[in-house]
Amino acid sequence: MSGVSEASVLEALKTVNDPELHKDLVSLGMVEKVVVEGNRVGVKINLTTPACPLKGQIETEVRAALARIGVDELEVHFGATVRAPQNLPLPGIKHVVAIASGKGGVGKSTVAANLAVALAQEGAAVGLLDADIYGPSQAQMFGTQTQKLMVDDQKRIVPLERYGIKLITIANIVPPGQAMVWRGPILHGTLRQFLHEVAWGELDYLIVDMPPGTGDVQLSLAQLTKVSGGVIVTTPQDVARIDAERAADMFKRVQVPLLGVIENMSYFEQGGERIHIFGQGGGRRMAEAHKTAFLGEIPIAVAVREASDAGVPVVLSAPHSPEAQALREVARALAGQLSVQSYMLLPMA
Ligand SMILES: Nc1ncnc2c1ncn2[C@@H]1O[C@H](COP(=O)(O)OP(=O)(O)OP(=O)(O)O)[C@@H](O)[C@H]1O
Repeated sequence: MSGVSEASVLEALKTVNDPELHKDLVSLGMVEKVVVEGNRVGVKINLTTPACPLKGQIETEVRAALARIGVDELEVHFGATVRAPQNLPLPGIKHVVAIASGKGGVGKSTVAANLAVALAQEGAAVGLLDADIYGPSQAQMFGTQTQKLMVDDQKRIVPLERYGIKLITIANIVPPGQAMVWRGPILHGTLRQFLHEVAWGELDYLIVDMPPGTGDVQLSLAQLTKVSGGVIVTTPQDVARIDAERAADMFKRVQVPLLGVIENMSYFEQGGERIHIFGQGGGRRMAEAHKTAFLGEIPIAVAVREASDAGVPVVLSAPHSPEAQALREVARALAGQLSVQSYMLLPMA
């Protein structure tokens, strides 16, 4: 005769803490459903992000806790609801995340495109806004160069949809090759339109691919919406890192919290050996200096460049490659940071 009941399962689950939020799953409201049939139990746990980096760890601890009360067979299912802050930055949008770099060419746009797709692959609703108005590259990365943006009957711009991502880039408005020599106020107006006059619908994450450097667009973004956080993409070498420091400083000035640092082009893998072309550890050191998370390192790989040129981000074109796996891990780490941050912003019960 077993003593397993819904109440004893819930009691046991109170011994399992969310590894990031440091509170037990039951009081966090993460246990959505418990089904008990004799010694067989089914549990559904609602995570705060589909890209939860700690899913495996949570499952292991749940299994251990329930084995201790005599559960013989356990099925753990996961659902996810991205936690929203109290005041949404834009109607229907839970998080606006700015991807920035100090220097051009460090792979910021490539990383932004892959993060957007990786988050969508995990089940999140994702939009991507190419705020690099002078040098847009997302139409190229998503293969939408020949498409044109339309407006709906409420005169809102309808984003293009590609690989499950809603995409807005100036490249789908201005003909390719036409120079964009706009002054600050026009830039500001364009960004305002891209944020407030687009039929984005319901999004968990709006990823904003920022222009390189620190300038008008950074300031405008912070003025036009509440940005959940900024992410800095850098390469390990000092010149990139020094510029990246300026981008981090800019976020601080406009009161955008820094969510973490991503190191791109960290190493090249050859015959099982990692060659650190641009040095080693710069991204991690920068994260430590700013007391922010190091979200991970991405290798330099021909497949990444080829995929971007072909209009299919590498997390889709070669999902099992080490570089795609690295990008997915970075996406999970980022989602984890956002969920911790929104938890902190909730009023204490
Ligand atoms: N990890 C990587 N491995 C190989 N190639 C990469 C990697 N990351 C980016 N690249 C390539 O490097 C080039 C620059 O990347 P990208 O355009 O994303 O940089 P960026 O920082 O956004 O530049 P800019 O700010 O000037 O637009 C592209 O050709 C891209 O395909």
